Amino acid sequence: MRTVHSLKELRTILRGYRRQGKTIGLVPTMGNLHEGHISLVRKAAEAADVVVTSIFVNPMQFGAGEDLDKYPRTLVEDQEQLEAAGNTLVFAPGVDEVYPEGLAQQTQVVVPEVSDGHCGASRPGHFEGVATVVTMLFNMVQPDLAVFGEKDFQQLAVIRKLVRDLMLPVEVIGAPTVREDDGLAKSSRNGYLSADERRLAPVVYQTLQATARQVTDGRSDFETLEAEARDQLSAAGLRPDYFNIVNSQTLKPATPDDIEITLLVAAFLGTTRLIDNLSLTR
Ligand SMILES: Nc1ncnc2c1ncn2[C@@H]1O[C@H](COP(=O)(O)OP(=O)(O)OP(=O)(O)O)[C@@H](O)[C@H]1O
Ligand SMILES: CC(C)(CO)[C@@H](O)C(=O)[O-]
Ligand code: BAL
Repeated sequence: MRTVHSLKELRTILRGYRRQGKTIGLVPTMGNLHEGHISLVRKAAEAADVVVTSIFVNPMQFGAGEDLDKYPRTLVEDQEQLEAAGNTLVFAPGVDEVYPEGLAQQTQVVVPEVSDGHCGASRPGHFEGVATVVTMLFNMVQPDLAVFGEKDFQQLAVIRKLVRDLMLPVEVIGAPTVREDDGLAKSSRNGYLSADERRLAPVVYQTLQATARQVTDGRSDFETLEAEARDQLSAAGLRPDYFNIVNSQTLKPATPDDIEITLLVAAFLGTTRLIDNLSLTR
């Protein structure tokens, strides 16, 4: 497995693979890899001949006061995990390689509506940063397919929409959320949790499951259910950011007629912001 840091080197190597008729799968990440990321790499390897994993902590998607500086950078450990998972190439560019003229000069990709609300409301500019860097990664790697986790449900919806709207020739594949044994969604940010916080963290998924059961059992008073879920999180010692029951396709508030429903949650545990979601059909 090779690691390259420059776009020039990346393009040279990928040209060689394309000349051999090989298909290319991309797994975009911010590094500090865990089994969630590795499941995406394995999925990409099932569907493409060559897997490129990008590792780039993208400053454009972090807001002021967020954790850009302290976000864990663990390239050596990441390389070991990727090699074991059958990854072909790691693309780990520096900020200057991706944004040579700086962030202020960068053309941006805006995906309206689907970026509004939920994480988009709490993190203004976040999805513009994600949509921009993902579009750039697609142009840099020119993959046949790209794999993203359902853990970041709204992000996946934003990326599917931008690929449709801009007619990008990339197949977007979603992969299910990989969880710890107690239900907590695996996430690089779980590493910020103290031992006490880590013990509390599974309540996020438990609240999703308990609320989902009520929706499946026929309750359609969604605003009341959302408020009850927020109360459960608060009672457990978390600070809910949002708990929203939405139509799985539009991400707009669910109506009693909706069949495919997704529960979206973000909550702070101390200073760590955790997100999770659960989809159901009724
Ligand atoms: N538990 C998981 N299961 C499946 N996919 C995941 C999981 N966690 C992250 N991913 C996916 O991995 C890709 C890279 O995500 P990222 O590097 O931000 O990881 P992360 O652990 O979610 O980090 P963070 O804590 O910063 O959100 C995204 O497509 C994301 O949805
Ligand atoms: C898709 C992504 C790699 C873009 O920076 C990031 O948002 C992530 O890790 O989910
Ligand atoms: N996993 C989403 C990337 C972010 O939180 O910035």
